Amino acid sequence: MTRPLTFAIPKGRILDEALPLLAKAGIEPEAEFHDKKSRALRFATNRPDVSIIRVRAFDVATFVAHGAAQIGIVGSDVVEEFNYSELYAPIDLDIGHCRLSVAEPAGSADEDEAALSHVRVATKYPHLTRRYYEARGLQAECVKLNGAMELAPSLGLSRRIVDLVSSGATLKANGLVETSVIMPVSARLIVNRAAYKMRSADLTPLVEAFRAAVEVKDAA
Ligand SMILES: Nc1ncnc2c1ncn2[C@@H]1O[C@H](COP(=O)(O)OP(=O)(O)OP(=O)(O)O)[C@@H](O)[C@H]1O
Ligand SMILES: O=P(O)(O)OC[C@H]1O[C@H](OP(=O)(O)OP(=O)(O)O)[C@H](O)[C@@H]1O
Repeated sequence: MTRPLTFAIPKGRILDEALPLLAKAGIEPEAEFHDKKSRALRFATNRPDVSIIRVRAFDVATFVAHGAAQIGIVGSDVVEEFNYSELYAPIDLDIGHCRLSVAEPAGSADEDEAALSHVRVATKYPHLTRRYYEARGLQAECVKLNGAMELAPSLGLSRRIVDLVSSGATLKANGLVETSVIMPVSARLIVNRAAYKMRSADLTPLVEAFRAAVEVKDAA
């Protein structure tokens, strides 16, 4: 038998929505996967040819881009931030909907950006942030954070943040307002391009199973 396929899924908030899709595509992780106390990171599934690894959202893209995992599920925010040429993202899974936005303290959002040459921004997304501001003729100096970006303005780290927004509750609770939307975000199925060519007989039916699972969900 060829080596099993390794499927990378994020342990954060996409996971709950991803599991029903995985099941519709015919993949069910072993019981230990659901045991919160388990320290295992790799799990068997009902399919002997597929195992699952559970890693941080940004690391899903890295594992798949390097071919350590052949297939995965990750937000389009992560796909775009890394922009790995080795990643093929054939399917929008229609889960994990949110947006990547700029936010500032309420009441200070009327500063004229046209008068500035450079902005300081706290973010987990320095590449997308720089790209967004460059397109507006501004240089962005990014302070990289891995979470809790919303604290940065009140503590004087940066006036602006670029972060994910869904309900807006986190911004509101921290006295911030959304000033621009950089991009809408949803979760994608990602495949390593080289693996997709070399192991097409294994990967193509799996990709098509996800396409069908999303179509069934959309029709419901
Ligand atoms: N508020 C949200 N609503 C919907 N989807 C979101 C929201 N926040 C994040 N996501 C999606 O879920 C993915 C993982 O986000 P999550 O916040 O679970 O990860 P994290 O905890 O920041 O990552 P890590 O595991 O590295 O700590 C994001 O990349 C994005 O695509
Ligand atoms: O607009 P809202 O509905 O409030 O959602 C936005 C929040 O969700 C995400 O964080 P998450 O809760 O996943 O935690 P994190 O800080 O660990 O990324 C994001 O980073 C925001 O902080």
